[in-house]
Amino acid sequence: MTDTALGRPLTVEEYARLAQARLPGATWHYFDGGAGTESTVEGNLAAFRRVRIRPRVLNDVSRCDLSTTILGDPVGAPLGVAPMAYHELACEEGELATVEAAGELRVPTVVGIFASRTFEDIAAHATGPLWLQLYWLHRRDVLERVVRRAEDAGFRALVLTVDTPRLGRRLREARHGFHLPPHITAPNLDGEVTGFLHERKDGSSALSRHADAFIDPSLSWSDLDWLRSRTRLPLVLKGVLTAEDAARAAEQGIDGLVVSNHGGRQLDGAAATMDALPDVVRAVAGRCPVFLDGGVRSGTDVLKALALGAQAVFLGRPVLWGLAANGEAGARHVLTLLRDELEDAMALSGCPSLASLTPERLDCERAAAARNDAHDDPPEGRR
Ligand SMILES: Cc1cc2nc3c(=O)[nH]c(=O)nc-3n(C[C@H](O)[C@H](O)[C@H](O)COP(=O)(O)O)c2cc1C
Ligand SMILES: CC(C)CC(=O)C(=O)O
Repeated sequence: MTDTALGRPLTVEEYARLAQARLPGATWHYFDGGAGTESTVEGNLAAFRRVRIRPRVLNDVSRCDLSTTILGDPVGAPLGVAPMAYHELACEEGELATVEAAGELRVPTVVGIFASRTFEDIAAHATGPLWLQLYWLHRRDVLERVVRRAEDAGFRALVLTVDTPRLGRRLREARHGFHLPPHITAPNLDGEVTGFLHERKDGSSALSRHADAFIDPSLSWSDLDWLRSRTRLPLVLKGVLTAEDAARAAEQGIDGLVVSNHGGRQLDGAAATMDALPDVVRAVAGRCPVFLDGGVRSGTDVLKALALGAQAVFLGRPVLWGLAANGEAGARHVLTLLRDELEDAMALSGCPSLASLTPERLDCERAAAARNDAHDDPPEGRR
């Protein structure tokens, strides 16, 4: 039930409050928290707030078209679900509910390697595209096996998370001695890479001990060839924040980048994703699509990221809030709110198509720089 005393939630933020009221405290803090002082969590939100929109008028917005393609697949909106571990922490159906919700809007879901349901079950419930997120495990044989299983289950892309050689210092998780309840597991790892997850230790997060044991921090550019030689799926890197890394990834023929700071959960003090986006877009220069996640809470946030060159945005915590508030229906409503708000924002800023979302629609320093670039070097139909 999503109804509050005031009726059905009207904003994504209202879902946060519902989720907070329903979840056990430790789970809420695991979802909500970030690394260190959480300055990057707040920075992601503040960066959106700083950008103002320059609405144009008299531009026939009787129909606003949100449909596009993402990595070649047709989608209903330039949105997707970011990879997050253990959706069963939010609701009993876990990732099954998530992909059903995303399928209703025909948007992609990035399923985490630490999903709490099997890839096969998730695929059986999905109608939208599925991508698989990977952490670079010491156990390369396990990695190879999950990639094969995802391919066999019809997944459409791999997303390698590159900002997590170890977990960030998440103080809320440590304070709550966060660990998984016994019934929530990582079934895709077949009991092989699952140590520590259920062990409580005061002052320490079980997930952090798990990551220290099983994620290989030696991951380097040269390792990407190993992964690419073992899959026919496109490879996306998640967690790029600089022009230098973006250019290098594009040179190596990476199929997509997610500008992400992991929702402020990794390096406290890392740049806000909206601040990093223009540099990444410029460095990539159209060689692969650029996506963004972190702090997207409204349709106007989506519009701003698209106008600065993101091809789509991915949603993290808001989807968990929807799941926690009302399972599949809650996640579906969160995604629907964002889609509908984006459509409103497009109409009200005089943008009938996604292609009309350009830096000229924004008033901020970064957009001014992007506008100057565009004048130096005319764009070749970004979408
Ligand atoms: C509870 C939680 C679990 C997450 N688990 C993963 C994960 O397993 N792999 C990953 O690459 N990112 C993970 N992330 C990060 C998200 O993919 C995404 O980068 C971030 O949540 C986006 O920011 P937002 O929550 O402000 O939308 C997680 C985020 C949260 C909140
Ligand atoms: C299990 C964790 C490694 C998942 C994660 O990336 C996160 O909590 O941010």
